[in-house]
Amino acid sequence: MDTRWHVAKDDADWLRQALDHIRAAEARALAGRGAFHIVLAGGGTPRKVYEQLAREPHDWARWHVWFGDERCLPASVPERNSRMAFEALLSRVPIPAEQIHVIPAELGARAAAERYGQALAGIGAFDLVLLGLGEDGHTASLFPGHDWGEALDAPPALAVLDAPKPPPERVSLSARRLNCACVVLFLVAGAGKREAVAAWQGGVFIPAAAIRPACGVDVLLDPASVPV
Ligand SMILES: O=C1O[C@H](COP(=O)(O)O)[C@@H](O)[C@H](O)[C@H]1O
Repeated sequence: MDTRWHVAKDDADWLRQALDHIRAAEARALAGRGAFHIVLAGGGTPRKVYEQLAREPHDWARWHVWFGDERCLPASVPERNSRMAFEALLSRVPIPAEQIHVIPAELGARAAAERYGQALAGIGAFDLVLLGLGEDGHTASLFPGHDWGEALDAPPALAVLDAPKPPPERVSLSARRLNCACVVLFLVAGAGKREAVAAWQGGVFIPAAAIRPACGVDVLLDPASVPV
């Protein structure tokens, strides 16, 4: 499995490279299956990517949006990953509402994970999975020392009850389900990510390293996140 590292020369280049990957994955998917199934990352890093996407013409009617993870908080709370995605992108573009699949995390982690797993039945490989990288090496809500759901029989979505980063209750796609993808792109920015990047590049089995689809992964680093 290839891990392809891309180092942007500045913020503008990071954004340009992120968008180039997304446009390419979209074009491939629309030419192939006629639909684009994208998994969105949460956290703060992807916000500017989503905002820029919303300014561009895309074939929105053929987008199907999924989430890599969600924090178990009321739907209106700013810390919800879906709330950020709506503010930056989803409320600004005409993706049909029934094609936006929010994790119903307000139901609690167990019920929401169960329900999201059912929603994913029959979807097949994602065309593009966007992921972030936490300072501790977590990705989606797969945290160090937890079960990342890599086993062949792991459920598509995991209930996380004791995340070290608030809130403790979360839902995450499992590594097995995230690995079922045509393209996986990690969006990494900020000096706070340097240690995690160094660990990953040094062969430490951090959660991000458990995402190893057959297509390999692309990791986009801004200059600040590159280990010195
Ligand atoms: O808690 C989370 O953290 C990671 C990283 O977020 P960032 O703010 O450092 O970009 C994110 O990828 C994940 O979706 C989120 O739930």
